[in-house]
Amino acid sequence: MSKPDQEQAAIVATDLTKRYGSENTEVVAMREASMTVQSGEVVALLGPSGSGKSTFLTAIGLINPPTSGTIVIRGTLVLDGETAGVNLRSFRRQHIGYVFQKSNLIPFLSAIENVQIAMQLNGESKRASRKRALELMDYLGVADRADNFPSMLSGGQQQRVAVARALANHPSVILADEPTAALDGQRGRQVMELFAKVAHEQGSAVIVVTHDHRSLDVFDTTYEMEDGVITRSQHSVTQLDG
Ligand SMILES: Nc1ncnc2c1ncn2[C@@H]1O[C@H](COP(=O)(O)OP(=O)(O)OP(=O)(O)O)[C@@H](O)[C@H]1O
Repeated sequence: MSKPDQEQAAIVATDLTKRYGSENTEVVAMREASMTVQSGEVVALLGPSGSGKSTFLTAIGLINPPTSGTIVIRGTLVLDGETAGVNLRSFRRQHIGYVFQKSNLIPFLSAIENVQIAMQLNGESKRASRKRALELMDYLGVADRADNFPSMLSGGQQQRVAVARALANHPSVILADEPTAALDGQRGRQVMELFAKVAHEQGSAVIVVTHDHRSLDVFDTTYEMEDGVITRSQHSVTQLDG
């Protein structure tokens, strides 16, 4: 499946519905949720607790398939309901970078090794992965902490390393689930600005689930989710590089 508009967009999610349980225990966590994100676009997804944001993010992250609806990434139909059009695990490794609420760095590896391992799992050599890891850490302002273990880094520095790890394999799509929840306002904003920089400079499509209304100005587009339904919000900022 490769309609021209879908080839241009990094991700096209159409009418995603997710039902958990059945009959009287059924929960509809997502109702015909749709979103198109272009390469180089950074998007915020807001919404109250339980509105379905994580369900949406894990669906397009190919972790938790929708009950129905389609997900097209870079022109490839990857999921049609629960039916996969590709090997999800390898597609995910090549095309999707994930950043979680806590950095989830491996505690017994140094910061740079945490970034390298993502590439080595994809078959990259130790030497080439070290070079790219250092470049990424430099880009994200944590190169001087390369050889420190995660426990020696601040929360903000750990999240920068996690962003470097998410970028390691040149993903088309970066998904972040409340990445600044554990940070104070200023550090949280710096991490949000970093996502915008990554989208605008590296051309990734970035979707950030957040409760933080203070940093909404860094996003190109803002969506809101309520009761499983996604709508485009009036917070939207129209210029892409403002
Ligand atoms: N595995 C599951 N089984 C049954 N119901 C689930 C499951 N996972 C999520 N839900 C339900 O689906 C709805 C949406 O949950 P989801 O975690 O996607 O919301 P959220 O917006 O990410 O919430 P939060 O902001 O609190 O993280 C909720 O009613 C939740 O209880």
